[in-house]
This record gives sequence, structure tokens and C-alpha cells, in this order.
Amino acid sequence: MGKMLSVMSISIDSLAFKNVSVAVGEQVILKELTLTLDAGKIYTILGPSGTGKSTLLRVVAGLQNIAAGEIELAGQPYKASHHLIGLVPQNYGLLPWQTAWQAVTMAVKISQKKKRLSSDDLAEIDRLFSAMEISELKQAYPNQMSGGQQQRVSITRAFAIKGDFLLMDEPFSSLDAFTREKAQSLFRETWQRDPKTTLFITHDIEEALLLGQKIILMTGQPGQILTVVDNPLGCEGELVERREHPDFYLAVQTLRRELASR
Ligand SMILES: Nc1ncnc2c1ncn2[C@@H]1O[C@H](COP(=O)(O)OP(=O)(O)OP(=O)(O)O)[C@@H](O)[C@H]1O
Repeated sequence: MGKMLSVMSISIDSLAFKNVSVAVGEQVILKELTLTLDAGKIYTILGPSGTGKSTLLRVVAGLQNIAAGEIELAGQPYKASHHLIGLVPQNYGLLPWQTAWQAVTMAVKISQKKKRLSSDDLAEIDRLFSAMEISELKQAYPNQMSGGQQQRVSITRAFAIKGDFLLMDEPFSSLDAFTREKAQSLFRETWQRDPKTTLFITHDIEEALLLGQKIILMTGQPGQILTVVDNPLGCEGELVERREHPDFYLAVQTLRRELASR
């Protein structure tokens, strides 16, 4: 089905993986992956541990070379270094010597090639800190923060740089249920303001259905795309409405069965 979708997809800005394989030393991690990511859509990725989900994100981020195949953006060879990319890695990717505020403002300065940020830039960063409820942590260093707090700083940074791609590796995994729901809403609002092609890895089937317009199921070692599912809930509506959608639990069960059968 992954292949079929890629043929049907006609978006000119789509990012197309054609028979892409990734290896580390002798070990093949992703095998002949064919997948088309349409511009501006949110793709959630589900799959068992070790199927290469993080590796796929690292490839798009330009942190991992491919061993075979091609990646094209709008029909041209894709070069990650030509793009601004918002990345929330599993380990949060914060530097021990930067405060939360420095981490985010520095990333925005680099991404905008500016020495000084405008008052509008600073106000927008401030808004994100406030929305993620980390305003009181502006001067805190990573070793002074909990895992969930570091994760929120990492998410804030990824949102703040307004990159061409947003790559999120289990971004809400360390958050308590309440904070997680807020972060999910903020993610959706941020995307609605400025829809970016997003790859979002989660182990939570409900989260995949709440947030993704399409859901990529990965399987196997080496990893392959099992299928790309159009979200049966569509992509409209507030998160609360989506959770209460009559088909929500049916869709969760269907995906759970699909993953369990592998
Ligand atoms: N740099 C590396 N060196 C050696 N092996 C690696 C490297 N990066 C990834 N792997 C291996 O590749 C496989 C896929 O790893 P990856 O982290 O992409 O999987 P994942 O689906 O994201 O897993 P998880 O859900 O546990 O985060 C694993 O078997 C891992 O051990």
C-alpha cells in the first residue's frame, strides 16, 4: 500500500523515498523503503521497537546517510543541509551549558541567520515558553530540569525555528497525561498556523490517530513500511472532538490488531 500511495501522490513538493536502504556497518536497518510524504501533512509513525523509526527521522534530518536508493524533494535530489529542520530527538538534544532560553533563542538566531532577535521574535518565543508552561525555567540548565521539562524545552525549540520539516521522536513520552494533552493541542495549533511536513513517532496508538493525517506502520528488522493508512477520523476538528468521535476506538482497535499481527 505504501508503494501504491506514492504512485497516486501528485503533490509537487512531496518528499519521495525510492527504495531507500540504510545500513550501519554490516547491519541493514531500513530495507528498500518506498514512501511519499506530501508537503504540509502530519505523518505519525507507529511500529515496534527497533524497526528503524528513529533512523528514518535521522535520514530526513541529514544525520544518517543512506546506503541505497534515492530521496527526492519536488523531483530533485533531497539535501537536508538546504533546509531548516525542527528536530525533537529522543534524548531532547539540549546542551548542558545552555539555559532553556539560550537553547531556544540561539536556535532561532542560527535558523534566521541573525545576530540579534527582533522584539517580535522574542515575543513569539516568549509565547511558546508560556504555552508550554516553562516560563519559570528560562534560566534553568538541563541538569536542573526533569526529563519532561527538558522535553518541553526541546519541543519549544523545534516549534520556534519554524523549519521546513518538523521531526519529532516520541516528543511527549515523558510528559504526564495532563501536560501531554496540552502539548498535543499546542502541537496541533502550531501546525494549523503554519502547516509543515511533520514526521511524528509515537508508541501510543491513540496519539497517532489524534494527531496524524496519515499513519505509517513500520515493521520488521530490517525495518520496512507495512502500510500507510489514511486516518479514518480525517484531519479536522478539535482534539477533544476527535477523542469523542464515534469511530475513534474502532480505529484504535483496528490499528492495534494490525500491529499485533506482525
Ligand atoms: N548508530 C547505530 N549503530 C548501530 N546500530 C544502530 C545505530 N542506529 C540504529 N541502530 C540499530 O538500528 C535498529 C533500529 O533503530 P531505531 O532507533 O531506528 O529504531 P526505532 O524503531 O526508532 O526503535 P525505538 O522504538 O526503540 O526507539 C536497532 O536495531 C538499532 O540497534
